[in-house]
Amino acid sequence: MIETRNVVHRYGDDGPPAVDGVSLAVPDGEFVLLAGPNGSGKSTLVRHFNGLLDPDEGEVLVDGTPVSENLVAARTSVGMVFQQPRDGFVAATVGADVAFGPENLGLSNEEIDRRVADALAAVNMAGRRDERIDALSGGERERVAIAGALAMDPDHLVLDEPFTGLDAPARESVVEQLRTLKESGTGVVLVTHDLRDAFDLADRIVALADGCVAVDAAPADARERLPDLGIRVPAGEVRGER
Ligand SMILES: Nc1ncnc2c1ncn2[C@@H]1O[C@H](COP(=O)(O)OP(=O)(O)OP(=O)(O)O)[C@@H](O)[C@H]1O
Repeated sequence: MIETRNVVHRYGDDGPPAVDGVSLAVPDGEFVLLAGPNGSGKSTLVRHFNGLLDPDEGEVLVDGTPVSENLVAARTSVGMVFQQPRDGFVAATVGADVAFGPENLGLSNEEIDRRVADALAAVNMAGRRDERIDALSGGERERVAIAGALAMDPDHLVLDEPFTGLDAPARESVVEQLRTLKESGTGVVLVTHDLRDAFDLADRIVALADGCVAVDAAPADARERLPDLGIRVPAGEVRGER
């Protein structure tokens, strides 16, 4: 469970806060779409979920423990995949990059090996450990970034705009990985300004506006209110809708 309590975050002394009093509880296994226009505070908010940013006011708890008290536990429970993962790789090859996180947990070599193999299999990259990351397509890099987070065996995976710069087949491939993750019980928080890719996977939609929660509802209920915030929703039937 990720819980934010009245979280406020300011980047400077001037202007309104980037996140302005957000209280949210995300249970294990829930698939949340976090939407909102550019600059509404989505990235800033999720960076609090595992202590990449500290709140100026309020607090963040993971499994009931304040993140500030146990950063390692928060980062083990909440995996992050960032926008444009090409900047986020730490090693030259697929296998070395995915192994980096588990190595830092001090696991045995057998366990690291098992986790790397499982994580790569989960994103359809089995057998590609020795390939160079700089030779991969954008979609493949995204999948390696997801595998790197999965190798930490997180309860929640947070992805910040993972579709940016991907073509349609790559987007579909990433959506399929997210579907598999959801089915395996991993919670997903997907940050996006365009809901069309994953609307039918969501259990819940949270939309931010000016750093505040403007909508927090099931997809069918959220659907009508999102266009007012400048958020595009997919045309047609939505799961749970009549
Ligand atoms: N490192 C930073 N320094 C100063 N201001 C920042 C910084 N990062 C974000 N901001 C500002 O905080 C506000 C919220 O930004 P944030 O990136 O969290 O929004 P977002 O909803 O994720 O936007 P986007 O969809 O464009 O990524 C914006 O006004 C942004 O300009």
